[in-house]
Amino acid sequence: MSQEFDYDLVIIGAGVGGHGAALHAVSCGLKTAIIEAADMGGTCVNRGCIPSKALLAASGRVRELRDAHHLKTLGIQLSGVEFDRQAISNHAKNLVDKIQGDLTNSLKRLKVDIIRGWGKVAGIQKVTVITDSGEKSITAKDIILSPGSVPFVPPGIEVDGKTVFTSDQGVKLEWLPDWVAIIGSGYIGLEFSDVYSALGCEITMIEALDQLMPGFDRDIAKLAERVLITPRDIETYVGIYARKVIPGSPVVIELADFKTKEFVDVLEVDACLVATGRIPATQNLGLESVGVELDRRNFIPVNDSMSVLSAGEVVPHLWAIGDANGKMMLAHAASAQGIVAVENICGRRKEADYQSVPAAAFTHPEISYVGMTEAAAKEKGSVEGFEVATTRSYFKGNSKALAEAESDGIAKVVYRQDTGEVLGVHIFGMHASDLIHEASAAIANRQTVYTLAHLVHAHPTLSEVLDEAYKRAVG
Ligand SMILES: Cc1cc2nc3c(=O)[nH]c(=O)nc-3n(C[C@H](O)[C@H](O)[C@H](O)COP(=O)(O)OP(=O)(O)OC[C@H]3O[C@@H](n4cnc5c(N)ncnc54)[C@H](O)[C@@H]3O)c2cc1C
Ligand SMILES: NC(=O)c1ccc[n+]([C@@H]2O[C@H](COP(=O)([O-])OP(=O)(O)OC[C@H]3O[C@@H](n4cnc5c(N)ncnc54)[C@H](O)[C@@H]3O)[C@@H](O)[C@H]2O)c1
Repeated sequence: MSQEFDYDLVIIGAGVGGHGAALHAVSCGLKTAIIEAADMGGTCVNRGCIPSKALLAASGRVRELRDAHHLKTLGIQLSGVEFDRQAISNHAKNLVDKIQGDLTNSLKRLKVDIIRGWGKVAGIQKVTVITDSGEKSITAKDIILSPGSVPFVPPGIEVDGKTVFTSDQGVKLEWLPDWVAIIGSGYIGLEFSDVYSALGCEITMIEALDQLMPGFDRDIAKLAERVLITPRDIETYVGIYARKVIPGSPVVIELADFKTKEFVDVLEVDACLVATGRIPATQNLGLESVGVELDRRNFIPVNDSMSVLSAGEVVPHLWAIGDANGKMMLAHAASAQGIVAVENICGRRKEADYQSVPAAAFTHPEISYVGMTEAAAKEKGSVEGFEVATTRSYFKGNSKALAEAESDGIAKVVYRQDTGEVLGVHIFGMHASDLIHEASAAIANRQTVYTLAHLVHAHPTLSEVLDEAYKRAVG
């Protein structure tokens, strides 16, 4: 390290993005500090991935054990299944505490200085931190911003944190409303509908766009709706938005047509989860001190090396990763971007490859994908002059899925007709979140269905669903 600076690297925000960057920086020999104003571990550990997956694990088990028809197929009978809401909530809380402790200890063990307070850029290679004991000035050769995101609450919706709440409160599972409205059918809406429906709540799902799960590939969303929504106690409004939500008992929700803005209905429910997306936490970061303007959605503009941009030009020694740059709001994308930033800081040119970053919704069964949807691939094809082909295979033709008596599912491969290059893979079915990684590696290596169709998969495994899809593409 140059003697001129306090640190080689200072990171603002100790979420998964900042944590991933810090671990990699230490492995590259950089003297590193990380600044955190609130909870170590950020959204994912405290209010996101971790508690939500704990709730999904417990509620998924309840659903499975209460599915008498499925158990009977396997030759099993149960006389009754009870659960304790508080104990499920405690499971989530205990997991958060454990992972938060592990994450903090991993930084301490590696001698990353943890500074508690609000960090701000105060010029090139300079940061100030507002701590309990006053303001502190720090210099660093490089600065990574990883301030993350917060829930977006549309205008007209009033959140009281008890009867109308976002996922920040939802993950605490403080009560189980008899009837809960969920606004938004994206990741959070879907995962919470899985939890609430398994635990016996009646649900009304409200989606502003003209189809449920608008972010997912159409074929996958259609089948997922048939399995995850239709047979469950879930009523849906599509093309409708909640223009007013008033907390209380009951919660009053005024619905309107998303296109015409005309009044549609008033709902009176016990609770309302607002799951309408997230916005970057990028205010008061001192970016004006280095001439950086946020983009029109308040994300920090970056290039694929994670360098912060000002009017399209790289700002030296300043990097931004994770939810705050809006490239891909996923935990593993944040830490992968942290590694990219550190590699570039160390003088090794590296760029993020978003095409090969997988995503999953941890419903029962799960949804996962990597790369492009069929619609996005066709759009790219029409610009670049190539045809797109697709192939599908089904869990109902897979021996392992049949043995588990869980044969609802599909895998869809989107590829270039001319070269066979895989452009996207979409899976709905049991263990989809694990199965997707083979496809992710294939896309990272720009492999074709021709080579993939010759790989050998163990029998009988769910991975043969993908094997079958690749073979169908070439056969
Ligand atoms: C309910 C829910 C479930 C989710 N499930 C998944 C999942 O299963 N898989 C997945 O990949 N993703 C999931 N996500 C998304 C995931 O949580 C985020 O993509 C991830 O947390 C982003 O990491 P980050 O480091 O960019 O930001 P964050 O995790 O938001 O961390 C940012 C940190 O920076 C701190 N900070 C901000 N500004 C300052 C400042 N000026 N000074 C000091 N500190 C500051 C904040 O306090 C915070 O701790 C989920 C999100 C939610 C809400
Ligand atoms: N398993 C995971 O990886 C996971 C889980 C949860 C959250 N996340 C991350 O958190 C982010 C936020 O999740 P999310 O589900 O809130 O956002 P989302 O963007 O996935 O879905 C929001 C949905 O709400 C709809 N909507 C917006 N305003 C509305 C209104 N007024 N009325 C009705 N519908 C409306 C949108 O059309 C959209 O379908 C996601 O982008 C995702 O990256 C990931």
